[in-house]
Amino acid sequence: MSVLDAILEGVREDLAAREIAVPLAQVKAAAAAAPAPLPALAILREPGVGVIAEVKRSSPSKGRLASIADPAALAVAYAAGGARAISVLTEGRRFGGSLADLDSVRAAVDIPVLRKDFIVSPYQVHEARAHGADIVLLIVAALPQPVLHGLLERVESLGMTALVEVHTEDEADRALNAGARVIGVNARDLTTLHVDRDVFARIAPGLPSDVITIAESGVRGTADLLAYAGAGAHAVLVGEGLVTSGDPRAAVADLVTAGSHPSCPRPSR
Ligand SMILES: O=P(O)(O)OC[C@@H](O)[C@@H](O)c1c[nH]c2ccccc12
Repeated sequence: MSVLDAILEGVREDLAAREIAVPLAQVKAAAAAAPAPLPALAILREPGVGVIAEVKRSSPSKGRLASIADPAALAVAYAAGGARAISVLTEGRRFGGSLADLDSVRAAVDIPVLRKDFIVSPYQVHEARAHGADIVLLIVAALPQPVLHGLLERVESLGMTALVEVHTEDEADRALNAGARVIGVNARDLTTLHVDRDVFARIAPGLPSDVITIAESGVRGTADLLAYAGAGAHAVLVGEGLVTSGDPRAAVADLVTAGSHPSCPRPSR
């Protein structure tokens, strides 16, 4: 079984338990009562290469990265460093995240918040909105095409923005066919966890010019950001490099400064 399949198995089990504990009608009511989502699409289009900073305790490849006792404080540090959005992992078993983390971060910052999880059901999309998410990750490799299409429509019907994650050209075609407007190219292959930073440069040039592109994973510092910028990234999504930095605010600020410097390559799209 691939790593992704093993993760999805656990996600489905946890989801089934929540569906019993909190009926969909209740989640939908909470989503309807939540403050309106922020216009993430427009925010991601702002000039300069944006930094999406991730609250990430653990990963299947590295195990525990950081304890993060106070995710709200981390998110505030990221925002103070100039992050354009905050990504919050809500998967518990492998990444040590939770919906409570999403709640804390949402309450602490006024920039877009991404629910980063393995979304397989509309229930999780309503749940994301109920917990204040503005952006929802949809992973093409985890979803049959009709499901991907349906989830993307569901995300947009709730006023949120879908970040559609791909790792291959075929997946990028599927993302476009489903109507993706924001595509994240993950350097990490979720079936093997192998990181290949060149994947972005192979896939991004083939995407239509109106698509927002995000380079995900493997950013260790400004050199990686500049390389992704040179290949056309509108933003980079960074987890490990920030949570292990010791000074998350400064680490984000370094990246943001590099991404907004006049010499930084701009996306032509
Ligand atoms: O920690 P990194 O290498 O900076 O990666 C961050 C982010 O890209 C990664 O956490 C990620 C990208 N896509 C995902 C899907 C699920 C879980 C996690 C991820």
